[in-house]
Amino acid sequence: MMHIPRKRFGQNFLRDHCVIREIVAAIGPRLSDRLLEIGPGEGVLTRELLQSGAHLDVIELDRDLVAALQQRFAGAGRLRIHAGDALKFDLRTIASEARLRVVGNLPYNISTPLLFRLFEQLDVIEDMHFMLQKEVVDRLCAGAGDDDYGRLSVMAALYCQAQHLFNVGPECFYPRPRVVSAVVRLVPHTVLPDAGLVKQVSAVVAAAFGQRRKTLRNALKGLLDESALARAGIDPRARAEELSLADYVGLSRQLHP
Ligand SMILES: C[S@@+](CC[C@H](N)C(=O)[O-])C[C@H]1O[C@@H](n2cnc3c(N)ncnc32)[C@H](O)[C@@H]1O
Repeated sequence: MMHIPRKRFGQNFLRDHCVIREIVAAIGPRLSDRLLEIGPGEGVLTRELLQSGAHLDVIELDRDLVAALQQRFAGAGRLRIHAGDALKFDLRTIASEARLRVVGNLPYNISTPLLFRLFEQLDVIEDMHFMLQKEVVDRLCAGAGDDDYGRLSVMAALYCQAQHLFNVGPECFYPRPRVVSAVVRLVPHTVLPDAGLVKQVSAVVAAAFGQRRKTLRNALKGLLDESALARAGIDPRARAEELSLADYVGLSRQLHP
């Protein structure tokens, strides 16, 4: 039976086989890989990924699609289908000695919380390749001074290296999304930030970008005084978008635990 796309699950299915192959080529799956696909939908990407011979886990929220996937891939021994919410999924339950390579054409309505959930589990992740709204990819890849630089850029840079790979137009999906999409590669840093540092950087970044038109002297009032800014070597007249990740880490070290 034909599946009717559900908006509440962010269902925009990939229809363009060149794009599907381009995504798989960017991932470059190897036989020894442990892949995890988030939101396999009808399984177009799943099918191509399985051809690499790698072991693949998929997690899908829509139970109708889970049933269709079970039917479509019955007998595919290297595939495990999990019915559930990727936002609640604990990657450690499927990780083995090999770290996971996470992929997906993500549901755009939950992409930011999903990215943060994955950032918390990077110790079991080798890399990630995602299709996202181009706007989100631009924010992930932006550096200090860029138009798209913001909270997400700084927090993502704290955890990993982000690389914009290519754009994908709305005509490649059914139903067509209203926005242009893009594929991004995210590679976790070898040394990951500890929970304490993440909490502190997050607090400073939220305050700084929460009032991005203000100077840091004013935006950070109540959190860090001017002498703390001076100790971190930050000009109190600067604005949030001018500071690099290293500047934010320096500032967060001035916070009292
Ligand atoms: C943009 S569609 C992509 C489907 C398929 N991979 C493709 O490219 O055609 C997103 C998929 O994620 C699923 N999904 C939505 N929310 C989810 C969640 N919280 N956890 C797991 N899957 C989810 C949707 O049901 C849908 O199948």
